[in-house]
Amino acid sequence: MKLSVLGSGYVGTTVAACFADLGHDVTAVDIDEDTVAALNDGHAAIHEPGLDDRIAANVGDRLRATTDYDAIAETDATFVALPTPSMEDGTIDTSILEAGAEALGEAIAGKDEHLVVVKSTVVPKTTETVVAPAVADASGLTVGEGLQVGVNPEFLREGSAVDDFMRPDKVVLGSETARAAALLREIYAPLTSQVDTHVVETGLREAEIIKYANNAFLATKISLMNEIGNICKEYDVDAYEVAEAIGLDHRIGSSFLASGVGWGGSCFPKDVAALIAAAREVGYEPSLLEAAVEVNEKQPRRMLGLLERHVDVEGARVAVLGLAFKPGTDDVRESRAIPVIRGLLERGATVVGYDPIATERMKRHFPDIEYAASAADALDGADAALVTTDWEEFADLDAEFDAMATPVVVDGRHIVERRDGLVYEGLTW
Ligand SMILES: NC(=O)c1ccc[n+]([C@@H]2O[C@H](COP(=O)([O-])OP(=O)(O)OC[C@H]3O[C@@H](n4cnc5c(N)ncnc54)[C@H](O)[C@@H]3O)[C@@H](O)[C@H]2O)c1
Ligand SMILES: O=c1ccn([C@@H]2O[C@H](COP(=O)(O)OP(=O)(O)O[C@H]3O[C@H](CO)[C@@H](O)[C@H](O)[C@H]3O)[C@@H](O)[C@H]2O)c(=O)[nH]1
Repeated sequence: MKLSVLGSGYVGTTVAACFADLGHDVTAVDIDEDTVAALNDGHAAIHEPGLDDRIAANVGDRLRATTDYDAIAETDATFVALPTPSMEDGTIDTSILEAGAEALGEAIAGKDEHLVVVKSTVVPKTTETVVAPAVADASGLTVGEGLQVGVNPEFLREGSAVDDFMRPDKVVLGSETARAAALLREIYAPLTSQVDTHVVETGLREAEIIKYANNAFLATKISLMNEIGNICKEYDVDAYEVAEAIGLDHRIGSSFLASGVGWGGSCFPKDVAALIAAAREVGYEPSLLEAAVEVNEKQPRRMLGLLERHVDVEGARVAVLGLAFKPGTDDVRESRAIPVIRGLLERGATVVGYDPIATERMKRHFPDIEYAASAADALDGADAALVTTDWEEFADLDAEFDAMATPVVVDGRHIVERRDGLVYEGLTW
């Protein structure tokens, strides 16, 4: 089928490249000229393992990128993967989505039929009340007739986006008409016929909220483990031993029990905030979700508190190892390193940051701190080190700690090897 994908960020680029790989003819549309040029040049503007290979294999054949919305008219369906950022009060800002939907509508005016699929994460009713009317008004098409509408939330993780898209636990297809459901099924057939996955066919609102429920559950699971971990620490118990044991209960499961400095990224903080705001909007106070956020905000402060047990932070040189919100990505959005660095600066420390790939992006947040070219350089002469991302290379650090002025390590990710001569503090162990 001929598909267009609106927005070429983490989701849009992955979706476009993977659908092309699956045999569809795909046009990626983005307003950013550099992003479009990179794609047409055979690579992504973001770092994502395996993505460049898929782009390079398909570009010029089944995949192309453009800033021209008119190209959408040549396609049968459009996946909307535009940003839905948080506003101050946690609600999602739908202005980009609305502008995109309007421009999409103008591009498909005069067509007999077009399927619009919302891939962006949106609160229940957004597709029905914001996206569909905007496309319908601009195109002159009628919702449910010429204009078919779907919601297909995305569950990929950054750092493993391609694998997650190509081997999903489930594919959620939301629609309100038999025609939209059939088109969605057809688009996903090349994937669902080759991998063992669950296809969940549901309504638009249900598909929208399934995405939030998924992320809220995972974020709350981590916060619950962090809370248990904080209690464990006070009893001198290793929370990782506890997590391993409770994870054996299949009702709990072993994943997402890694306690530490908390959850960041472009999704969990934004999506939990949006679900809280959406709940309040309909008069429900979501106290458990609020608690999950509170515990998450507590973890960086606990990390700084543990540091203060060993080092007078004012005037100290502190290495922050790991700037990305998790390993495998250069994305620093809502990285736990941000509140940690901010807290260190407030306390008068000299901060030297290190990350294998996320340094450039963190420079936009903290242009004035020092950045080291390696973990060894960051540790050299430091009075303490705080580990905020579980990059595998940190597990190999050993003699590098000997070059520290005082070998104090506060490990927020359970990644550094404890050893003699190292003053080691885990957050929850
Ligand atoms: N990042 C993830 O891991 C992830 C996973 C699942 C769902 N989501 C959701 O998917 C959506 C997109 O997220 P993302 O991380 O890919 O965003 P992103 O910020 O990485 O990318 C968005 C892209 O949209 C482009 N854009 C902005 N306005 C545009 C317009 N008017 N027309 C065309 N292009 C425009 C930007 O230039 C950018 O390339 C969000 O709703 C997000 O919550 C993200
Ligand atoms: O046991 C764990 C697992 C994760 N994290 C942290 O949680 C955050 C999010 O991690 P992860 O879920 O791996 O990354 P994302 O790429 O943000 O993916 C989440 O958010 C995406 C956007 O909505 C969804 O599509 C994915 O399914 C969902 O896992 C990171 O800061 C991790 O360090 C922990 O602290 N402990």
